[in-house]
Amino acid sequence: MAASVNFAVGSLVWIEDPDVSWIDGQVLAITGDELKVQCTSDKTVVVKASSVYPKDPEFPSCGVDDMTKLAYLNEPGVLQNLKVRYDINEIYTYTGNILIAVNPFRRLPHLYDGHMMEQYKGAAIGELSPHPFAVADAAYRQMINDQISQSILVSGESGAGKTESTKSLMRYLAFMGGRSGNEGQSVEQKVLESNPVLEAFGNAKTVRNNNSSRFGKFVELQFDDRGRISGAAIRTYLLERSRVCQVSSPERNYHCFYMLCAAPPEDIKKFKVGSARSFRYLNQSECIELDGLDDPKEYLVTRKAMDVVGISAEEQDAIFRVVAAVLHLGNIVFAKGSEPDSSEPKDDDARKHLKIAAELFMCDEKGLEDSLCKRVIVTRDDVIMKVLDPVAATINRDALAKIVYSRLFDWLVNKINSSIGQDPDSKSLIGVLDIYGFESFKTNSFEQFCINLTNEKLQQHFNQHVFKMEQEEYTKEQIDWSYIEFIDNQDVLDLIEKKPGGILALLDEACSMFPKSTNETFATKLYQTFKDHKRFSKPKLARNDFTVCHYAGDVTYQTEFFLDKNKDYVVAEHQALLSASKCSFVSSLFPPLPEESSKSSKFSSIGARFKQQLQSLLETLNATEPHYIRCVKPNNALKPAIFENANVLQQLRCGGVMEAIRISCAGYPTRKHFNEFIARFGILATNVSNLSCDEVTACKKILEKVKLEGYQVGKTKVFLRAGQMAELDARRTEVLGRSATFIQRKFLTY
Ligand SMILES: Nc1ncnc2c1ncn2[C@@H]1O[C@H](COP(=O)(O)OP(=O)(O)OP(=O)(O)O)[C@@H](O)[C@H]1O
Repeated sequence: MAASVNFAVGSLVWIEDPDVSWIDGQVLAITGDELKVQCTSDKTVVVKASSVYPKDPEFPSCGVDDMTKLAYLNEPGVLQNLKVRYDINEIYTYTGNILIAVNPFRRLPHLYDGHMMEQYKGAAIGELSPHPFAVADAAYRQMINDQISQSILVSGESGAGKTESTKSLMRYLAFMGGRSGNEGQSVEQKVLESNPVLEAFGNAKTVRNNNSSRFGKFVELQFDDRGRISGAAIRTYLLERSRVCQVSSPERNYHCFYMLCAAPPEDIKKFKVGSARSFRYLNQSECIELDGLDDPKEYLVTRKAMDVVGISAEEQDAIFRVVAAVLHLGNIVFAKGSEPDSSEPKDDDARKHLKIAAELFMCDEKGLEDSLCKRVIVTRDDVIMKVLDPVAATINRDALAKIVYSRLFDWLVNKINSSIGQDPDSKSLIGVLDIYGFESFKTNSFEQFCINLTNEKLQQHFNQHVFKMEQEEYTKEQIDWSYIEFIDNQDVLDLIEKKPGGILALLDEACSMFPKSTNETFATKLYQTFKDHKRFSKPKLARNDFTVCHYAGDVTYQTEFFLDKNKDYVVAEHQALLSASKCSFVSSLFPPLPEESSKSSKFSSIGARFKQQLQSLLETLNATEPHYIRCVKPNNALKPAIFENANVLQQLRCGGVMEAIRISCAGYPTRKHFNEFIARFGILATNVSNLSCDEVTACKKILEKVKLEGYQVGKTKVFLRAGQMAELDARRTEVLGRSATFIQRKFLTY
């Protein structure tokens, strides 16, 4: 984005700062390529002109509602604009057709009420303040007018506000596409009420967000030819399974566990639960209660929402029985058994929980114990019963808890889908994607790897779209524009998902050859295969880690659990036990396996399935007109009124906002309507502004007079290259300065 700008004494500039990213100041003197700058923070510094960005002298005090209206489209300008708007609770800003949403961390109910929805109905984008309603409205209108399916992609890091934005979008679309009158539980009501249900089972408190969705979601609203919602489908992606058995302070497990432990007494009795603190899966973390979350109330809210989405009372009971059983499973602790290397429930308490878990699952108690403590191994010639030691039995128990929970979650999604119903005749749809943003933590595992693959794919989709939009604008204005390069991340995508030979393919290979392969041999294989790949590297001191150079930065992954996490299988004993449950709900979670896959000839992996899901998502998205909402989390304290520059910048980069701006800067980022241009720069060619010629000629004359090169004049606007606006402003500052001195001198003489 950096552009060589000619600064003048008096020009306003932005200087890089280690603490707040950018600080502003004014040029005091120029020596060669060095500028002496008086910063607003009072210090004076000398900096290289090439490291400095120009600052708009006429920046409006309340900012601009669209970044493309910024006179100087550069990083500090973008940041300043978001910040001044955030300070006055203007949390939404456009960048062309991208909506940036900065999380206010405070309720702003007036922004989302019915009156507001009425206002946005049919208003052209840009007419009212930026808002998710405006995006939803634009999508809806486009769908109706052009009969083209639409999608709204909401992204951002955890806690940035994706789910909240998605809910606003859904409410607005339900408002536009809803049916008048009461026809029982309408499609849109079911869609809206699916939120609390999915949140109860798929959301949890994390360090980053008190109500973090631990799965990705794509909601497809289908519309009939009169623009009314006629069906809907929800697709979910990769629920975080490990949380069921493993949480640490200050995080929590999935909300539903705590709700159940806070249910009314009769339900506590029915589901044989007690205090949340008595369950190992919950009390590993000290965080049980959560400020602002009323578990007893949420239990009832969830139950009610379940009614609305069409889950019967019996089904609800079965669901909570399974949730309770998972909690009891966690309390079955193992000790060494009588045989060598064997295990058994440690004491009476462990036996009690075993008994209750079996009752809740409606399965055989001895069968449950065996499925936890023993393993049948089928070899070529024999069937061997192997006992498990207490450590292996514990891992086995957790595997059971995780598979049961993830099957339960999938069941809920399927149930909601079949209850809402699909409209096979629907010609157009609006899809809303609420999916995890790019992740880079201290330790990154298989989950982060999949999440970041998702983001690479969405980034490519985004780049291609932004690029296309730019081209369309130039065509509309009849501007010559030679093709510009944009960063294509196809090479990272190939590295990860190419078949054969990509990282996921090698992982599948390693998994299917288990136990010959281990995480170590997998890592070694990666090092050998990709030693010359420019997007891949081996960190110096690490033995099993690898680094991928993603579009949003480098991420180092620990291969430690990759093989295990990639394997998508149910322990045969667990499958046999639960598919024989006397409870039809439980047995339906474990339908009998088709013949050939039970022979374990076919290996299925989480990675491969996820890749396929992503491919199908991208196919859907490619058939739609996309709209983007980029959510930004202004601070990690989750508090209102704190705007941390560096933090925000990092997210704008990861979310592709800076890339969109870069693409735009590579062309003609500054566009000014003829009249605005003349008003601002007429002074550079006084003879021209005095002339009453037409606007186009006047603009051309000004541009010729100042001898600017490389600009273009379109049908309604002047198109300037990056930095040219600042150059014109610098000249203007000079002229104004000279005029002031001139007037002063005249005045003094007089
Ligand atoms: N527009 C908003 N108005 C008020 N509060 C908001 C808004 N957006 C977000 N928040 C607050 O921030 C919290 C986090 O938002 P949200 O759950 O939508 O994040 P997310 O991006 O979906 O995170 P995750 O990826 O962890 O699910 C919300 O619980 C709410 O307290």
